[in-house]
Amino acid sequence: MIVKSLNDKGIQYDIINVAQEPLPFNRALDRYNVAIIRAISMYRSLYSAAVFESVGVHTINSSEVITVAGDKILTYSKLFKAGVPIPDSVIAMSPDATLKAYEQIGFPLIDKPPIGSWGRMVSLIRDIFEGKTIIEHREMLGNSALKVHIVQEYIKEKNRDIRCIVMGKELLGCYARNIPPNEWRANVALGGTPSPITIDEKLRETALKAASVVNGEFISIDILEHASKGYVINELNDTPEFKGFMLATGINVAEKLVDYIISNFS
Ligand SMILES: Nc1ncnc2c1ncn2[C@@H]1O[C@H](COP(=O)(O)OP(=O)(O)OP(=O)(O)O)[C@@H](O)[C@H]1O
Repeated sequence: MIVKSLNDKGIQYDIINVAQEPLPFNRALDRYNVAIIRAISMYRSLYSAAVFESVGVHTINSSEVITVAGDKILTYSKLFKAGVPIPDSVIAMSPDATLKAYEQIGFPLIDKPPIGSWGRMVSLIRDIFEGKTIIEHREMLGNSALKVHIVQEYIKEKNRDIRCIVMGKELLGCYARNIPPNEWRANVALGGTPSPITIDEKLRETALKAASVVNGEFISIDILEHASKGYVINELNDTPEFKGFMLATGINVAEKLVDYIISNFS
């Protein structure tokens, strides 16, 4: 869709598939004005942005944004410092610490690693037996970040979560992702269905603040609704997917992105 919008507006571009093509540290890369970073893997995104930035190409998003938004603990640290509400969370870096974190948060609770997407490894844990199983499984994984546990309150007031997209300083829109039957997560990849919502002032303010705290330029904000705290930020995504967003809002995100780039960087 981004390619179609670039074609429609007569913008010159190259597509570089970093899963196939190497990226050189080479001044010739500075022939580009902007690099739109769309790799799904966090490390491919991060390092692609860094290489383009080394020759002064503007990257959307920047490596700084990807570093923070790609890691839920770094994201929560920035948001918490800025006073943006997040779920009550405890970070545990060993099996023993995780058992203590479970006690502090209380069951049922959510345990998720700091990195990952599409709901993978995000676990709803109802008791200590399930908790011990999750701890054991995570200890078997090779990546040390996956052995770190974000233990947090289970927020289940509404059967949905909210996703907003911010571009530049503007809130493009928000929609709800409804949790499908036999699931407790709302990811579209897991069968979550998009529907339109009305954006109130508090939602607008929370989404824009969260984006600005991490300097997100084109970023999606995943929001849960808490009984007493209202809107809380679940996570930020530096490579927004926008199929569900477009279905629910009718806003052509790819076209908006290309217009944004034309008006700011050409
Ligand atoms: N604390 C929580 N309380 C209730 N539901 C939660 C909580 N944390 C996560 N979820 C549910 O699980 C889904 C996946 O969690 P999360 O967004 O943290 O993982 P992810 O793998 O980064 O997903 P994404 O692909 O959306 O980036 C959320 O969209 C939400 O529906």
